[in-house]
Amino acid sequence: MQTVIETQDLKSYYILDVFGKEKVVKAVDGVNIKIHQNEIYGIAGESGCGKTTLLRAIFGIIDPPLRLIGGKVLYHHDGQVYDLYALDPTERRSLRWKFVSYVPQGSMSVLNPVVKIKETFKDFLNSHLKGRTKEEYYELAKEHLKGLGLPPTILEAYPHQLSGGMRQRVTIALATLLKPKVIIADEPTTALDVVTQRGVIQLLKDIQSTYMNTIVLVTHDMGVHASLSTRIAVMYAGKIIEEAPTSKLFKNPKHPYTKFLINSLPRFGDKSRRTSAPGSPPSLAALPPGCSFHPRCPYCFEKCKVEVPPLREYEPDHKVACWLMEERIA
Ligand SMILES: Nc1ncnc2c1ncn2[C@@H]1O[C@H](COP(=O)(O)OP(=O)(O)OP(=O)(O)O)[C@@H](O)[C@H]1O
Repeated sequence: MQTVIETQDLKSYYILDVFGKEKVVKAVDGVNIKIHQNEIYGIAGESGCGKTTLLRAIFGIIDPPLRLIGGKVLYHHDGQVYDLYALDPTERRSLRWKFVSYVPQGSMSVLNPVVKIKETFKDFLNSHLKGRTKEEYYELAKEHLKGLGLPPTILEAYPHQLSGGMRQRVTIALATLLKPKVIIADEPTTALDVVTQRGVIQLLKDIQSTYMNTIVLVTHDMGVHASLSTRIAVMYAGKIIEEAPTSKLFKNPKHPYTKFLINSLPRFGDKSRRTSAPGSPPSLAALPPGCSFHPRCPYCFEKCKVEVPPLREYEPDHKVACWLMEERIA
């Protein structure tokens, strides 16, 4: 399995000035992941656990008040390893969109509301593939949409004339224009009804199988992960607390938090009461000592309150950060 993107002890915090006092929000706090070629790598977790910040750090958009505190993001491309934050801005820009692209949350923010879709596509192509005529850019956009099974007529529409689902598909089409090796998608199905979600999920699946590329998918919706992701990393309070292939994670979740996430999903024909994790996630500006989940964990013991559990591989391809795992082995 070839790695395409890797993070090494990645730390990215929001440093805020609150009435003259520094407030540090540890949104990404020591993340080590290896994303493989040709997989859909899902990142799951409750709202506010740091998923979007992790994506932004992987894509290289760390703007104040967000800061890179430590660690590395490595891109593996064409037999070379690029240390993202050691590259100069020109080199970084040349990898962006060609090697890795980003579909941010909320399709309206990407599409210019006052111009037709074709102008947004033309401007994007013009900034990356210089020296072609307007008609050639329109033609490239048309061919790309056709290739993705989307009607080229949408190029003549303004964003507000399209449905939410179609706008989201247009945003995905835009991010894949240059056939990037990795597509990062942040909550691409959120705020869409279930039927429309299905269309967006199918488009992502088709893109992945047609171009054999990698998709990094953030969603808090475990149902979407179940139908789309091949491997899942579960995030809690800025850290990855479990990572496994999707079937393993759903069949045999090991971290108590993952168990809660999976058990809260409705199941067809099962009328028993669904339980979610008790309490609420901690503030990332005031994390509890030890394991951040310990105040909500029904299995918490003394060690959990003082020491942070490392993410360890307890079974092939199945990593967990939980002291219970050590207890079971001992
Ligand atoms: N611009 C910002 N300034 C200060 N704090 C921020 C900023 N953006 C996010 N945060 C904080 O960083 C933490 C992680 O946020 P992030 O958006 O990465 O989480 P998330 O898991 O993607 O949540 P959601 O699904 O709600 O977007 C949260 O506590 C959030 O309040």
